[in-house]
Amino acid sequence: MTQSVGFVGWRGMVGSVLMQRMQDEGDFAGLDPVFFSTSNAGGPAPAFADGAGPLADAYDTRTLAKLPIIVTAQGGGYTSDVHSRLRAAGWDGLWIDAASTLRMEDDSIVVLDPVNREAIDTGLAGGVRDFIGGNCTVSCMLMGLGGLFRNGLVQWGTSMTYQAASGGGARHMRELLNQFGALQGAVSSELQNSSSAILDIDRAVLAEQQNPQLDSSQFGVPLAGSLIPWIDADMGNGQSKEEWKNGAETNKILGTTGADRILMDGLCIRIGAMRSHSQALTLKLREDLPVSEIESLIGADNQWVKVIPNTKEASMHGLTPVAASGTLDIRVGRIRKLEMGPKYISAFTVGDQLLWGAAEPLRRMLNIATGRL
Ligand SMILES: NC(=O)C1=CN([C@@H]2O[C@H](COP(=O)(O)OP(=O)(O)OC[C@H]3O[C@@H](n4cnc5c(N)ncnc54)[C@H](OP(=O)(O)O)[C@@H]3O)[C@@H](O)[C@H]2O)C=CC1
Ligand SMILES: N[C@@H](CC(=O)OP(=O)(O)O)C(=O)O
Repeated sequence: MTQSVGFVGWRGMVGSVLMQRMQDEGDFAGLDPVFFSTSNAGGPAPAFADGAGPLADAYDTRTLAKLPIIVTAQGGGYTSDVHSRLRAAGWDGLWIDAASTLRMEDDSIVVLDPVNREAIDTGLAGGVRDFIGGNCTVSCMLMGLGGLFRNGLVQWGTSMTYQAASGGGARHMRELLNQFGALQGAVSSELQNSSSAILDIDRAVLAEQQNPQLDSSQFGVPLAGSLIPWIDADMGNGQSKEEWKNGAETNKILGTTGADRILMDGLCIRIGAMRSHSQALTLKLREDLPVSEIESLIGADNQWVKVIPNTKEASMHGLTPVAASGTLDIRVGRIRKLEMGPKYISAFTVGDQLLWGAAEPLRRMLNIATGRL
């Protein structure tokens, strides 16, 4: 029997990665997809969806309400508007969403099935209807370090992030590349002359970075050759919303409350990587375990985690955004005991934030909901 599923936000950045993964995995077999648009209702369905009808209006709640499952990567504004109207009208289908809007609602589940499959199954059986993908850094961290978190070994942790431009969206990625191009252009003739003075080059690059004409309309400030030590809204207490999500979503996904709640905090930083988020963690463990056992626990947690030996060569080649991007690997390395004591360890994780950080948990949730995973 084919299952009707509505897709909203399928041509955006997260949506495109989701569509690609679904095609790669043959997920459209057995589905009767209905594609929606907020901007082009009546237009043609995507080329890969053989036989699908024209695009439906993504604000038409009557059409949406006929579907038992809606998958959306359209964004938080869309979710706030349409989800509430659908529910108010009595729609009780499954809503699978990339946006953060509904994540912390009591009646939603943040989906990351290699970590919380049991909660997802219990929720489905118990009538939960909203299944929301987690924040990208949180999902990548839990995929990488699930072997410690799920075994109750983490007392508290800090995560200092190095987040890629893609977290802001497609236009942010383009802006970063244009900025790199502008910086190179400002000194291209000097670079061709190997005896030109490096301090002159540096001065010219800085002048270009500080040039008000340099397009930084997406990030607000130049990112190329720099960084931005703040991501998402200001919580008003010195913490950014991206930093707040770490503790809030980690504990929601793990189901840890009260005395079991794990304290997680840190600083979230935007850097000039393209699509892989990295994070440097300090963890206080509940037990003094040998590093070899810690590595074994981490490596055995799921099929996507790859433990990178803590050597210079392996870290330089295997533990970078360049190595992780475009793959489902979550790479974890730099695991060692810190000087603070035998229960304090460091770790560094890197993973493609458009895959495990955004599209993959949604794709898998759809397969769980349709009984295919
Ligand atoms: N970016 C990320 O890394 C992550 C994002 N999320 C969440 O996912 C949601 C979607 O994010 P993201 O994919 O970055 O959003 P995008 O801005 O890439 O896409 C959102 C929508 O914009 C419309 N759009 C307008 N112009 C274009 C264009 N030129 N190309 C493609 N789409 C266009 C499309 O709607 P239409 O077809 O109807 O016109 C599209 O569905 C957000 O809620 C975000 O918070 C979650 C985790 C990570
Ligand atoms: N805020 C993330 C991307 C994102 O969309 O996160 P969230 O889904 O939690 O809003 C980043 O900028 O890297």
